Amino acid sequence: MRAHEAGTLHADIGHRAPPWLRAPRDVNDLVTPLWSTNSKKNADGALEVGGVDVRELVEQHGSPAYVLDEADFRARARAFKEGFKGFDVYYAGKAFLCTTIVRWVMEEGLNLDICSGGELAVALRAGADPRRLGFHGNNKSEQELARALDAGVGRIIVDSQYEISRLIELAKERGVVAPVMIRVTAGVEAHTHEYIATAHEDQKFGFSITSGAAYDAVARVNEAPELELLGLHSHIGSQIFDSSGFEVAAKRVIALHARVSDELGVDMPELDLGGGFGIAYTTQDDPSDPAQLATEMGKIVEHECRAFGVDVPKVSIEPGRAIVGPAVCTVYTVGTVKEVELDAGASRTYISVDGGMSDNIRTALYDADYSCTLASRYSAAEPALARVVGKHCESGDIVVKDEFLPSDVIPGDLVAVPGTGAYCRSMASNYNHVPRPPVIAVNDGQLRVVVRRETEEDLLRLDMGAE
Ligand SMILES: Cc1ncc(COP(=O)(O)O)c(C=O)c1O
Ligand SMILES: N[C@@H](CCCC[NH3+])C(=O)O
Repeated sequence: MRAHEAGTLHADIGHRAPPWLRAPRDVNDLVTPLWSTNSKKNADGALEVGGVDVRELVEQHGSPAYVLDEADFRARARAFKEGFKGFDVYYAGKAFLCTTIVRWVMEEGLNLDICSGGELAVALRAGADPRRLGFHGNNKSEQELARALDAGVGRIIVDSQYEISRLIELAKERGVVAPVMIRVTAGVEAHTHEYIATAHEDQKFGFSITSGAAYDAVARVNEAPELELLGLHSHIGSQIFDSSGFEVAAKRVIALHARVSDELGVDMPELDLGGGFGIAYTTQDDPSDPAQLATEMGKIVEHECRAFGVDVPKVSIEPGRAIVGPAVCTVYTVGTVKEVELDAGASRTYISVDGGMSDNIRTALYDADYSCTLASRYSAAEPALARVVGKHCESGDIVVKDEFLPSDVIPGDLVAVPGTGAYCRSMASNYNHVPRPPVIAVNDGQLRVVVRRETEEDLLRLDMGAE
């Protein structure tokens, strides 16, 4: 995937672009691997997703808007379900959750990973079978744990000794047995941004395998009659391409699994290797498909279990980003275009859109790269290197750091950013009292608002001094 190949760098400011970013042959073309399957440019050069012209979508519902390609989401969910045959697949709701998504996930035969009382509420409101829910979190409150037990959640992934104590008490009070997995840290340095890596030792999640804390937690859960020990859980981080991290983690986790079998005489029936599978935000990212991942992970698990002489447990995974990320693009309206002079006679075009870090914090938070396209028309203008920025009072309010857009972009044009399905709406904020955009599902030429746009009234409703 090197779609921006060929062509030359923009003469004036090319040296400021990342070295891999090249002017495209035709700036109107979509770099298809970055877009949902049912995205294309139509005869006018406008972006169409799921048979819906984004110009019409914006006319009806305004901008910014998250456009969710239903068929693409379902196909990715199915690809994980089918690729990972014999595994259980939990969609990680933290990537993006609403009742419609819960229903799609359940219809496609996946389970659901939740990590707060709020996500539990969404799942239950959507009518999810509680037994198909896995409940994560390093600091679940007593209330959250009680709700999970009362609802009959299928697995609670415990993360601390305090939580184990809480759960024993709550289960005792209710006369139930709580199904438990133990979140472990495998001591792996995943090759991803520091803030989204979760299996190195110095961070808040899980029980360390190395220190012995994980084994102690397993032993305690095993002894408690109020708890049912399902197995170990490892999640090494997010937006990972290199399967060696998964391999090292799986080896360490299975070594612990085998030690438990050996020393405690317990064959834990399950094992969860987490999510974290990377997607393509730019041409530099080259994700594996689910079937390939499944083969690699399946081989490692089998090999390790055989080496330790233990039965292969039921393995589960928790992809979030890889299912919903590519299924969504965000459509913005351009408000201003500004040429800013840099040193040595260079300049940069700043294109301001009507959203920004409140609907996509990832660029500011993780220095994430995104790409974009002019979505409302064909342009015959030369490509020019641009930076797409938001409307917030923050100079780091950048949506797309560097992209080639036509040099004639003007206010009123629409710009669309692909790959915004994961951790954009779910991490959206009301910074500067900007209402959060809607999520609009498109399919077969039809559109349906699945999360409506927030209004100023919504925001003022929480303000106790407002009339
Ligand atoms: C425990 C757990 N499972 C699954 C996920 C989903 O990760 P991703 O969206 O990268 O697949 C996360 C987030 O990183 C997580 O913390
Ligand atoms: N929120 C992060 C991923 C971390 C997910 C949860 N452990 C992102 O946008 O990439």
